Amino acid sequence: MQLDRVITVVGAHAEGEVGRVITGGVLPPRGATMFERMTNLERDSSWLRNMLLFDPRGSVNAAVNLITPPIHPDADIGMIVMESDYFVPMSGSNLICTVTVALEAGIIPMKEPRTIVRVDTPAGLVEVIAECQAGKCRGITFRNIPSFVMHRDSMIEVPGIGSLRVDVAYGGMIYCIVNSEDLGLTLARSEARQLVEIGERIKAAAAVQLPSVHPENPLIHTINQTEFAGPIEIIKGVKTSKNAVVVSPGRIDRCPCGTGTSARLALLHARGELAVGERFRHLSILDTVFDCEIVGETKAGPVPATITQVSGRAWLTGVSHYGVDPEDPFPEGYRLSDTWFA
Ligand SMILES: O=C(O)[C@H]1NCC[C@@H]1O
Repeated sequence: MQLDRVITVVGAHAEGEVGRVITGGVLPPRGATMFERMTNLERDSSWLRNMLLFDPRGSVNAAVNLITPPIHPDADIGMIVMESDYFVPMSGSNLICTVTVALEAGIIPMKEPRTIVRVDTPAGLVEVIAECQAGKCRGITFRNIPSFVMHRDSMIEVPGIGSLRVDVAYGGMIYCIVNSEDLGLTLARSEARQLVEIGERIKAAAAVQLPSVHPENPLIHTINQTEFAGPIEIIKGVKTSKNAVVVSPGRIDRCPCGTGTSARLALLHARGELAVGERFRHLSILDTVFDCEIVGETKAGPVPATITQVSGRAWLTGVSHYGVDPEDPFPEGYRLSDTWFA
């Protein structure tokens, strides 16, 4: 066997969404903050993302996570999330996968029935409670960084659609939130391709028409994703709604999207539609569930914000060693528009 750059990866999915975790073969990037480390990794190691995420080693539906030593003195680990088009400050599904792999692979010690893991992310410190039993994580709950609304009830012009009312909110990434009913969409599995096509157009229009900058970190700017929000129903006494987030370059998040959930909770709270302590169930296009609530109010700089709590679960899918044959014509992979929409 001849392979360069051998990297060990543990595969996992959180409520259906793939989140692979590097457990060997990559050194942590330099940087004085986790955000700087993320930026340095994205700038200096595009080969890593390209090799692991692009065909023929990866696929459009995967994200890869790097565990690093933390910088924050209270944190247990650091986490950098690599998605196909962006390295993102925070991701709920990737956090759930990363903590599950870190505990189940013994990278950090597991305590039963509950292990608290503080994760240093480029978006800030996130506290995680892992319910652990017989060497497995059976539930992961995280308290996200402050989430807040950036634009409310704004009208944008979208090519092929016309005027559309949207909201913009931050939950670790910046989301353009659209009522699915306004576009006649039900968020059924059969709509996945249509959602991607419309969602990418909405994101591009909103990113230009609604400038959005994080009040505490100007390097977090520009709308990343479109979130289609379904109607809210009360099911067994709990406000419940489906959503579908379009992850660039064009696929649907398979899970209910942790950062999108936090953004939506902040919006519902700002509208007076969800109180602190009130439960909310967010469903994905696959009908997998994140149980959530707003646990407190805070501020992001001068902006009123919420602390949201999100619970879900991840399952391991395998262990792989990736590498590059020195004669491989595609050492950094490739993207084709049949699956890599756009
Ligand atoms: O759970 C989340 O926050 C995300 N899932 C995939 C896209 C987002 O990073």
